[in-house]
Amino acid sequence: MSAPTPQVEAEPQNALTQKFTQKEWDAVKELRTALPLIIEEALPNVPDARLKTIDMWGVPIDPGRVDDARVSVILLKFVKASNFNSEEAIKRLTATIKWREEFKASETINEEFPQEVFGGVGFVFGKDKAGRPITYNVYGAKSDLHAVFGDLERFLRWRISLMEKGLRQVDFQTVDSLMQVHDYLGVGLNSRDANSKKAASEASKIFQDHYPELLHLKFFVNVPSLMTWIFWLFKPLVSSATFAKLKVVGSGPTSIGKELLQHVDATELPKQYGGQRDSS
Ligand code: HEM
Repeated sequence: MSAPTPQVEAEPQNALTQKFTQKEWDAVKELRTALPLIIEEALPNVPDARLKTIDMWGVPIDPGRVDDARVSVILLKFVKASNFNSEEAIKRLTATIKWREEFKASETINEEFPQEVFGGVGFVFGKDKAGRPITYNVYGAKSDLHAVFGDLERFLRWRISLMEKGLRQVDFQTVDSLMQVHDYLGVGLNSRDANSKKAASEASKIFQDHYPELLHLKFFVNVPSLMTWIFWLFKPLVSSATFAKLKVVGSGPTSIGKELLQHVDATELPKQYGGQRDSS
């Protein structure tokens, strides 16, 4: 007699899912079961959407398959961002799939942006000690901030492209988040005009809504002392969990390095932040 077919297949595992609690597994499985309906709801104009494989941060999510542990890692992010409220998690995931389709978020990684406007303003560079990629935003790199922020749609596509490129270096097997550095060297109060303020709040909102639980830590460096109060303006715009991950550190390589070298090896950190590498 052949052996009976197991009722419940073993969940695919990786180093991250092995740390899931039972409560987390239960919530992830519930969300995964709802995936065909979630995708159908999010993509009303796509025929047979419930069978469609979608891209989330470089990972294909096939609603008909359960054998990719990376998908469980991603779904847990929506669960956690919704405080384990399953209805809320379904709403969040639906909204994110819809937004990714409308914004064409995955396509931003292949888009070209004018080098004279965005060159040096943002880059993905090196890894932290745990292997998380690091993205840098150097909003004072260009004297012409109007060119960077004047066309809001173009700025947002560029900023999302940077985030998506960073996430392509997150494997969701051993690491599931990234580190970010904002460098404000060279910005002044007059750099904060209506365009840059709108760009900052819109970008923050997109990250809050559609990139949940992906930030490990975010450092603000070279912040002019007269502008540190701006940090607090963002408190109401981001969740308290995200706000707790934001840190204003010093100015200049020695003082920045003192903090960043706790998280990043010198060989992975640009010289201007106290490391040993040339970033260009
Ligand atoms: C002209 C000056 C500034 C510009 C152009 C600017 C630009 C931006 C932009 C575009 C974002 C959106 C999120 C992102 O790109 O990752 C952002 C977020 C943020 N900025 Fe600034 N910023 C300026 C000054 C400052 C200063 C002086 C501080 C004080 C530390 C600050 C603190 C923050 C915080 C806390 C966030 C939210 C973090 C997040 O959404 O992840 N900004 N800024």
